[in-house]
Amino acid sequence: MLSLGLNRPAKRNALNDGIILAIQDCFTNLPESVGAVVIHGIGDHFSSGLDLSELTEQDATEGLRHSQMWHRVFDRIQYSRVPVIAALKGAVIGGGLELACAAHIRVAEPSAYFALPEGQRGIFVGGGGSVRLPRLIGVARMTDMMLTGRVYSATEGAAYGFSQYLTEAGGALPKAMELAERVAANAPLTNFAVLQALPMIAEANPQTGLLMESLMATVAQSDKEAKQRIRAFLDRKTAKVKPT
Ligand SMILES: COc1cc(/C=C/C(=O)SCCNC(=O)CCNC(=O)[C@H](O)C(C)(C)COP(=O)(O)OP(=O)(O)OC[C@H]2O[C@@H](n3cnc4c(N)ncnc43)[C@H](O)[C@@H]2OP(=O)(O)O)ccc1O
Repeated sequence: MLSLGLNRPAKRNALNDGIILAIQDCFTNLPESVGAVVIHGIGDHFSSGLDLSELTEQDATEGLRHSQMWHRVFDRIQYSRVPVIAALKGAVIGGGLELACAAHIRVAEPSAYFALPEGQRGIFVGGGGSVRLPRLIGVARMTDMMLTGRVYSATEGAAYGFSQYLTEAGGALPKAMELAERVAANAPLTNFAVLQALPMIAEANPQTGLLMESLMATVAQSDKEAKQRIRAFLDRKTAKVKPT
């Protein structure tokens, strides 16, 4: 498992090109031995979003390139070979929220708060937020966040389907690490199906989706590893499913 810490606490982990390129580098050169990645913020916050000082000199052409560069990097996260878990605390704002959207699992602690102050800054989201966030919380809530600048609490984030886990204070990173260990222990083909096929199946028309599901299921269950894991359960060598 690999832990990736956003490390600019003096600027509340504002995302400058250096951080974005470091994320890209991490996902481009992910060692084969890594089975999951945890992204978190060093200090009291996850991220305060785009480093606003980078916008002051940008013209439209540079802005377009910049936004598309973020799209490529955040796509690397979403379409990563391994599950990516975001551990959220403090500010999860603007581009920081968009970064968290690209992860597969979000774990928040009570200090986490979510906002899109782009409206107040006179800009629009540019890191894939308008595609990913409505799929998590719905267009109506994102519209409210952008128009009114409303700040959602950690509790609201969990209630509205943004964070799948809400922990006690200080618990987001430990919980994210625990989950990373668990997901890294899955068969690689199961993780492949969940990360690559499931999002496409969910967006496909039902007939296409069902066909894709059958094909993916057949590939996974035909694999040697699935046979071994199923045999181990039938021989009572692995744990039963237990409520947590
Ligand atoms: C790629 O293409 C794109 C991308 C985007 C993305 C857009 C966005 O992300 S919009 C959101 C931008 N972020 C904000 O508006 C948040 C601004 N920050 C705050 O409100 C506060 O700093 C805080 C996060 C709530 C924390 O408050 P506090 O703990 O009191 O700390 P401060 O004293 O305010 O700040 C300390 C220090 O950090 C600097 N800083 C904080 N956030 C940022 C930031 N986002 N950018 C730059 N610098 C930041 C702050 O200035 C202080 O610096 P000092 O030097 O004074 O110490 C859209 C479109 C595209 O095409």
